[in-house]
Amino acid sequence: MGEEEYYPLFETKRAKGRVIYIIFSLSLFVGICFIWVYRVSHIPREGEDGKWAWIGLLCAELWFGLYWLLRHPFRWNPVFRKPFRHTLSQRYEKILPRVDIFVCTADPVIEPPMMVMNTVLSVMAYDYPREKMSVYLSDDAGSDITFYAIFEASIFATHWLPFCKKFKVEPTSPAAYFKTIASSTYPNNHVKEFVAIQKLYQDMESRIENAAKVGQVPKEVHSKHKGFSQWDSYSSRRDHDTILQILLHDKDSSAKDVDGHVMPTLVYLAREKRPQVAHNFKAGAMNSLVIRVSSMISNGEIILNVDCDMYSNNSQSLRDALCFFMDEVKGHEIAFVQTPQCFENVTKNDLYGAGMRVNYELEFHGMDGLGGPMYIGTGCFHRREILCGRKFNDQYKNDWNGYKNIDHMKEANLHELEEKSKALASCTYEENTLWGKEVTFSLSPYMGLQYGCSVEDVITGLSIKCRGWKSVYYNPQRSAFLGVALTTLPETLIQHKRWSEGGFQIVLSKYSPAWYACGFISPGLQMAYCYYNLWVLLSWPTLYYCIIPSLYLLKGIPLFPQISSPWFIPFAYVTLGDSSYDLLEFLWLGGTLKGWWNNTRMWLYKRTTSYLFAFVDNILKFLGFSESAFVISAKVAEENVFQRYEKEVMEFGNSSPMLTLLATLALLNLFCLLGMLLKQVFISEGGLRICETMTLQVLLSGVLVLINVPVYQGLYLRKDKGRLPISVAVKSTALALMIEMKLGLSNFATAVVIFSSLNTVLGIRFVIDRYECFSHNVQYEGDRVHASFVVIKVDTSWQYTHDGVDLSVKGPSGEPIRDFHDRTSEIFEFVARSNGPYRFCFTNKSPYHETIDFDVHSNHVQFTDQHAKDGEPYIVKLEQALFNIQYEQHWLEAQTERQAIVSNAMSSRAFHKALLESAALMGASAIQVYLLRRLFERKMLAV
Ligand SMILES: O=c1ccn([C@@H]2O[C@H](COP(=O)(O)OP(=O)(O)O[C@H]3O[C@H](CO)[C@@H](O)[C@H](O)[C@H]3O)[C@@H](O)[C@H]2O)c(=O)[nH]1
Ligand SMILES: [Mn+2]
Repeated sequence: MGEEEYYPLFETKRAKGRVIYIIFSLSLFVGICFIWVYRVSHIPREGEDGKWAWIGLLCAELWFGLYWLLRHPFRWNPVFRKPFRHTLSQRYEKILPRVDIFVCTADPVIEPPMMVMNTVLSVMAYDYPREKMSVYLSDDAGSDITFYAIFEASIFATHWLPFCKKFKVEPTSPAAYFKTIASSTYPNNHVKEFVAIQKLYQDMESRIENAAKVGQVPKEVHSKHKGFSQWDSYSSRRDHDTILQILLHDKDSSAKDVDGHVMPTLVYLAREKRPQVAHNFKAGAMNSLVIRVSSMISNGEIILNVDCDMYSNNSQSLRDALCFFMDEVKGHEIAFVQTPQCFENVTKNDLYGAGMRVNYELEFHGMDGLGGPMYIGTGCFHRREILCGRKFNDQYKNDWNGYKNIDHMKEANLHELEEKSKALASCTYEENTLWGKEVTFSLSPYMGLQYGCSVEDVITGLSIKCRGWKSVYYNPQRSAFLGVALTTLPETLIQHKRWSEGGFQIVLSKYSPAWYACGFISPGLQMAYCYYNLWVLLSWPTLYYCIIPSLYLLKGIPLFPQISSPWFIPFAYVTLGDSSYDLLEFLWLGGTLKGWWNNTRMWLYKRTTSYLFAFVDNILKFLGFSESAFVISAKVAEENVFQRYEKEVMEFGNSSPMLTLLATLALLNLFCLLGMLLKQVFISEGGLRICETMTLQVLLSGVLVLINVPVYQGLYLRKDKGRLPISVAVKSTALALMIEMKLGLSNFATAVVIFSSLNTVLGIRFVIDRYECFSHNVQYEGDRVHASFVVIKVDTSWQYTHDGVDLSVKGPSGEPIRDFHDRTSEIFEFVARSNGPYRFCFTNKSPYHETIDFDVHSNHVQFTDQHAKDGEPYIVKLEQALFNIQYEQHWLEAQTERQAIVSNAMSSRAFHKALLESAALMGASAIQVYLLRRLFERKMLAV
C-alpha cells in the first residue's frame, strides 16, 4: 500500500494580500524619492534664509526613508504556526523530553515574592509528566524572604498541582485563577475543594506578605528548613556565597503531592556574588546557575525561560512548543520557540503602547517567515545544547529516545548533589572560559547567553541564528504567558532606553546584524534585525523634525512646498498614505483608534527621550565613562498610581531629565504654533494666508501640539500626584521660552508677543533683541500696502536713550522697497508691484531690548474695482475709510503711549492692568470689525 502517510506535528500558513502591500509600498517609495529630489533641488541659495535648516531636513528625510525601507521584510512573508499536540501525544507520550524551567527574579521589593511564586506555581502545574519537569528559581537578590516564599510555595504546590489536574484549572497561577473565578461563575461542581484551596492560598499569601512587610522571616520558620542556615554568612545582596537548595526532588521520598504522586523538581538558587566581580545581570544568572547548575541536577533537553512576572496562562503550551522541536521533518533545525510577551494589565487603549501590538501580531510573524523571530528573554523554549553553543549541521537529529545521562545523579544523595552544583555557581567559575563571550563558530559547548549587552536575549538569539539554526514564533489564541506591563511613563521610557541601548550595542558590536550576519541569515532577516536595533539613530532626526519646522514656522520661513506647488503632492501622499496605512494596520490587528493615537504618542516620546538618552549612554560607554547597568522594571505600583493607570491618565512621576526634555519640546511647539497664529491674525489681516505658504509646517506643529495634550494637562491643569512636578514645569517653560528667544538669536521672532493695547485689531507688539522679520502676503498685484511702527519702550529703566531702529522692506523676489534708519516711529505706504510675501525686517542697534508696535495692512484695489463695477463703490470706500481710520488711530495711540512711557516708568501693576485692558479692547474691536464686515457683506448681497 505504499508508504504510511506522514502527519507533521505542526503546520505553517502564509498570510495573504502581500501583492497589494507591495504595490502600495512601491507607490509610497516613489513619493519618498520625490521628497528627496525636492529637498536636493530646492536647497536655499547662499545668504537665503533656512539653508542649514533645509539641509538638516534633507538628512532627516533621507534617514526616515531608508529606515522605512527596513520595515518591509516583516510584511513580505508573515507565517502563522499551528502545532498538533494530540499527534505529539500519540506518537511520543512515552519519550517526552525533560524540561528545565527557569524563573529569574532580582529584587524582592519591586518583584514581590508572591508574584514570583505565582509564576513558579503556574509553571509547575503544566500538563506534563512531573518527573520530567524541573523548576529553578534564580534569585539575584539572594533574599531570604524569597526563599521563605518558595519554601511555603513548595508546600502549597502539593495541594495546588493535584487540584489543577483534577479540575483542569486554567490559568494555573493561583492568583490569576482566583481572579477569573471571582469575575465569572463560581465553580459549583467543586465548591468545597475550591474554598479549601483558596483558604490555603490566602493563608500562605498573608504569611509571605507579612514577612515581606516586616522585612524578616519569622524566627520559628528557620527551624523548619535547613536552607535558612545558608544566610548565616550572608552580608549583602552583592556579597554572599552561593545559596542553593533543592526543595523538591524525586530522591526525597517526602516530595509527593497530597495524592501521593511525584512532584516536579524545585530548586532555589542565588549564585555567589562579590562586589569586585561583574555578575552580568540576567545573562550571568542564566548561565551560571541555570544552565550549569541545572545540567548537574536535571539536565533537561529543553529549557524554558520566563521572567518572574510572566506566569503560564496556558497549561498546554509546553506540549505545543515540543511539537515544533519534535517534528520529524523540520524539527531538527529549530533552536528555539519564542512566544510573544503578553500582558495581563494592559488597558483598552494601551496608554503606553506596552502591548506592542504591531510587533507581536505582525512583525514577529514576518520574522518567522524569514528564518525566525528574535529571542526576547521570556516565554522562550530552547534546546539546551544549542543555547550552550552547538553549531548546526544537516546530519543533526535529536535522539528523543535516549536520556542524556546524568549518572552522577544516580548515586549521589541530595546533599552531595547540592554541594557539587554549588561549585558551578561560584563567581570565579567563569574566569578564563568562553562563558558569555563567544558568538563565533567555536564549537565550545560552554557559551550560553552573551555578556556585555543590555539585551542579552537578542544578541544571544542572533548568535544562535548565525550558527545556522532557525527559530519559530508561536502566538497561540490563548496567550502562553501573561506578564505585568509597566504602568508609568518614566518606567516605560527607561525600559525602552535599556532596549534601544542594547540594540545599538549589537549593531556596533563585532557581531552586528548589518555585516557579521551577512551570509548566515537571510538579507530580509538582517534588515529586520537592523530595524529593531537601530532605534537609537531615530532620536536625532525625530528631534530635528519636532523642533526646527516649528521654529521656522514662527519665523515665517517655509521649509516645505506651498500647497499650490506640485511638490506638495508627494509630501501629502507620503504623510497621509503612511499614517493611514499605520492606522489601518493597527485597527486590523485588533487595536482601537485611541490606542493607535496613544501608540503614536509613545512612538514620539520614545524617540525623543529614551533613544536619545540611550545614544548618549552608548557614547559614554564607548568612551569608558559609564558602566553597564540593568534597571529592573517595577512590577507593582502604589494604589493611586494604579487607579490612574486604569483610567488611562498619564503618570509622570518624579522629576527627571527625560520629563524635562519631553515637556520642553511640547511647550516649544505650543508656543511656536500660538505665536504664529497671533502673528497671522494681527499682522496680515487674514489667518488663511499661512495655510497656503506653510500648510505642512502648520499641520506638523498642530499634530505635535495635539499629541502633547497630556503633557500640557500634566504641566498646568492636573492636581493629582501623577502630574508633572512643578520643578519640571518651571524648567521646561523657561527652557522653551529661552530657546525661542535665543536659539534663533538674530532674526528670530520673540515669544513674548504682546498684542496691541490699542483700540484696533491691527498691529502686533513685540520685543526686539537684534533683528526681527515679519512677512506680509500681498494677494493681488497693485494692492496698496500701509505700514507703520512705533518704538514704544526701551528695556532700560534708568534713562531715556537713543532708541531708533532700522527697517528695511523687501518685495517677494528680494527687491528693496523702502529703507528707514534710526527711526522711533514711521508711517508709510507703497503700491505692491507684484503679489507674494513682502518682508519687513527691523534691526535694533542699541544694546537694549526694545518693544515695537508694528502694523501692516494692504488694500485690495482690484477688489475695489470689482465692486465699483458692481455699482457698489460707496460701501467699499466706506470699508476702506474705516480701515484707514483705525489704522491711523492705532499709530497715533501707539505714539501717545510711547510718550507716556518715556516720561514715567511703568510699574508692573500698571503694566498688567494695561495688558488686561488691551485684551478686553482687542476682543471688543475684533467683534466690531467682524460685525461691520458682515454688515457690508449682507448689504452687498442684498443689493
Ligand atoms: O540582574 C538582574 C536583572 C534582571 N533580572 C531578571 O530579568 C528579568 C527581566 O527584567 P525586567 O526588569 O522585567 O526587564 P524587562 O525589560 O521587562 O525584560 C525584557 O528585556 C530584558 C532585556 O533588556 C530581558 O532580559 C527580559 O527577559 C525581557 O523580558 C526579570 O525577571 C528580572 O528579575 C535578573 O535576574 N538579574
Ligand atoms: Mn519585565
